[in-house]
Amino acid sequence: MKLRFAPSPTGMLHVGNARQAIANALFARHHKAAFQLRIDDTDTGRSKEAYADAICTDLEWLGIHWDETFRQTERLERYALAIQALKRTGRLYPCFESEQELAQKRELRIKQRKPPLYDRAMLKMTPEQRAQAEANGKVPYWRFRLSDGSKNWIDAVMGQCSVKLTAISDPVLVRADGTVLYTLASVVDDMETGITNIIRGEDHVTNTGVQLDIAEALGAVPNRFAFAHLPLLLDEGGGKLSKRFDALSLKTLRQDGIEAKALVSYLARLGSSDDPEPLDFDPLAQSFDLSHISKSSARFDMRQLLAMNRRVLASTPFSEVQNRMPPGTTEAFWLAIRGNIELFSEAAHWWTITHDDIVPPVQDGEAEFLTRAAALLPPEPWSETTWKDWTAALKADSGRSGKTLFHPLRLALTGEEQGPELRDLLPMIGPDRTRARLLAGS
Ligand SMILES: Nc1ncnc2c1ncn2[C@@H]1O[C@H](COP(=O)(O)OP(=O)(O)OP(=O)(O)O)[C@@H](O)[C@H]1O
Repeated sequence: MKLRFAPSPTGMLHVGNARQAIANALFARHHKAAFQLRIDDTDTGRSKEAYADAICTDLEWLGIHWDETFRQTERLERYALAIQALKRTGRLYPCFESEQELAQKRELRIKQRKPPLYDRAMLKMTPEQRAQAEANGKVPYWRFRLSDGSKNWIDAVMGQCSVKLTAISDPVLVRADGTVLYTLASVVDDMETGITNIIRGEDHVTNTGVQLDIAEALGAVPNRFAFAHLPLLLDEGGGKLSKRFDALSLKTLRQDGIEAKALVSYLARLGSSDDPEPLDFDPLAQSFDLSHISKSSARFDMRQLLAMNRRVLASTPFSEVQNRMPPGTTEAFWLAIRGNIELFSEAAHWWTITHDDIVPPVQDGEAEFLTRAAALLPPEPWSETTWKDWTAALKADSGRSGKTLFHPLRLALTGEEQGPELRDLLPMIGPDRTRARLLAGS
């Protein structure tokens, strides 16, 4: 069994692309199958080396590893052989119509209330007419003559699928400059590199019908591939994601501080019947099941991703974050704050609060209470029981309880309305800073 993820290096990977990469990688891990990363760079006008490198960086960040990788431009001679074979059998035929001529034909067919399909006029050309066109300096591009009938398959997500080939124009597989189109290159690669399962976006369903026809024309046995087409991911407004607009790119999310584990956990179960849970790759792979994925499109929701990020951070051990923490950070500090942060970058903020100088806000009407609080601070050494002892004494002294007791203390000690347990923070802030903040805020 072998799977592949095959992005085109025409922009930065977005969360929709990532959904496919993750589904492929989890399925491969679940079935102990090989996993290939193929860079579909036959569109040399739009493909860029920097994007291909960025794809590898993004996948590595997600924790996706591949057993083999190549670029389609490395296999041009293999596509040339397939082109020859299809020409020999008459499935590829030369065409000479210009874009303008094709547009006119389309318009005419629409006026005649016929579907705007290519009319195969060039199939009827005689060898003499062809020779004449070439003598006139015209260079042909090549279309694939689709079979009559339909291509059917049982899709692991979409169920029974059928693509009526007679409702599709014969696709161009070779441009006039001799370059091959993705539609053919992809089939040749899938056949020759032993791909068995193709998981990709729903945008490829029609392609699949065409590609099955091409594969069979190249000698593939029917049902050579098992397919799963996952619905497209939409943005929060229900719009389409595109690499071209750099929308919701993995790079941006990474720069914004999203944890790779949170993104993988979120995308692995988004639009499925399984509840999202912060899990490592292996447990996610174990439970991954294509039949749990819904046929309807799913919406990416930043709030849900942030909630997942929070859950991931709350369960991350110190050893996994130590090298990203401010110098000198302790495990006790991480354990105190990890359940209260949405993004890792907030750790530095809490480190400043607990180990550096801050200026707490002045609290109107609280001067007397905060001065008493400073006077009642327990003697050193401080421990995790200090908070309890101190606030019990302060409660008895002031007659306050609940929010009126705790809120002014939190604001004075941290400058924040909310945050980690003060019981844990207090020993880290220490007696000197605590006293100074209480008196500064009074
Ligand atoms: N919004 C989306 N949701 C889910 N999968 C998507 C989405 N957009 C693309 N894909 C899938 O991502 C994989 C990589 O495709 P590809 O590199 O062609 O991306 P693309 O975003 O469609 O590119 P482009 O915007 O350049 O056309 C394919 O399986 C494709 O079906």
